[in-house]
Amino acid sequence: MTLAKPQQGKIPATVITGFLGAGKTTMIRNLLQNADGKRIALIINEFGDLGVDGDVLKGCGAEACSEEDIIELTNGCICCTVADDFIPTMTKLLERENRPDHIVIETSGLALPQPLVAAFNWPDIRSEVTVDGVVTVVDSAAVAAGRFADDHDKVDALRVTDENLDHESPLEELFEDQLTAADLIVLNKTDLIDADGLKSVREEVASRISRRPTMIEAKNGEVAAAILLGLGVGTEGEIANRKSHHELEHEAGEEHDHDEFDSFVVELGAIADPAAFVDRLKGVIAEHDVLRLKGFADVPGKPMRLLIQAVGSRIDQYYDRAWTPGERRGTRLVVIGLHDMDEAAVRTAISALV
Ligand SMILES: Nc1nc2c(ncn2[C@@H]2O[C@H](COP(=O)(O)OP(=O)(O)OP(=O)(O)O)[C@@H](O)[C@H]2O)c(=O)[nH]1
Repeated sequence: MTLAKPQQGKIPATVITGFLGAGKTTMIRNLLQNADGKRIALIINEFGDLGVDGDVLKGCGAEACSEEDIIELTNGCICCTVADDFIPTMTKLLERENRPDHIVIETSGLALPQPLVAAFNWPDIRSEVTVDGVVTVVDSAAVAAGRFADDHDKVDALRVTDENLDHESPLEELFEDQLTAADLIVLNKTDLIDADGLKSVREEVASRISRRPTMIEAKNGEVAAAILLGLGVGTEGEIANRKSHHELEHEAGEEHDHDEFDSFVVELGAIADPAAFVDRLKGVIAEHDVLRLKGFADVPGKPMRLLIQAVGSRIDQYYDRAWTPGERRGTRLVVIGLHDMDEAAVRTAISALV
């Protein structure tokens, strides 16, 4: 493959990672609206079949990133599809005449950043692009609530169904792996906890990693573009020293997977009383320990669709855009949980709310 030579140096790429619902898309949305004149190409990878993040981002910062500069990778977690999906996508992007000033990659909330960053060492990519930095977004409220700490009951329960499970705790491990890869850690959602809580979160995050990347605090992902896009690290050269649990356990190169997690889409009809629906949805989420739920609802009489976003049982909702002519109105929600989540029971419980 022969690629056109960049006019000036390599294109910087920022990898944005962090657990499900930490605030990655919100941070990118803010970035696109305050991009200081930079033209950004966005590669978005999502776990679950609905493509909600791409929809949230399209049109929100058209000057910085037009719809054709938003590329969605939907064939599973980006860390598992590097060769088949990510490399060809990058290659196509680099072949474009009108190349971006900066590339931003949002990984799925379940992705290990290490294989993705390592892919920037592939010769064709390395000569054209460098990883400006890995930014790990942390849901401070979830950390304060112990989401990534004492998960041992869950792990024991998983072991009953999968005795080969070699991991300590899927949530804990992913949390640490995403922190391990970071050049910058953004402690997000500071509005949801007090100063003492935040201090504990800082301590807990620091205790999970041996390196000391910069940690900053944010709410609604509000971080200046100059900080997010100006790390200048060249992380592809360092990533071999930031191994994930999986790499440490399987130095022989065994493939990793995300079998510990499951997702499915629930389709419903119109929701006449969204306030009551969301209120009762909180109960279903808590009862079944749903990690993340997001999608769109059809509210009769409303020209716009209702975006529903749940992280644990905290739920946000707003009308995000009008249904377009010819678009099939309906309610579609993607549900993500640990692999022992009872899909049939969750489907039945959500369907009973309408
Ligand atoms: N209270 C509060 N809510 C936030 C903040 N940042 C994001 N949120 C909300 O958290 C929910 C998840 O945010 P997203 O930006 O979609 O999170 P994400 O990391 O992209 O989620 P996935 O792509 O599903 O992993 C949304 O409802 C956001 O509005 C924050 O700082 N404070």
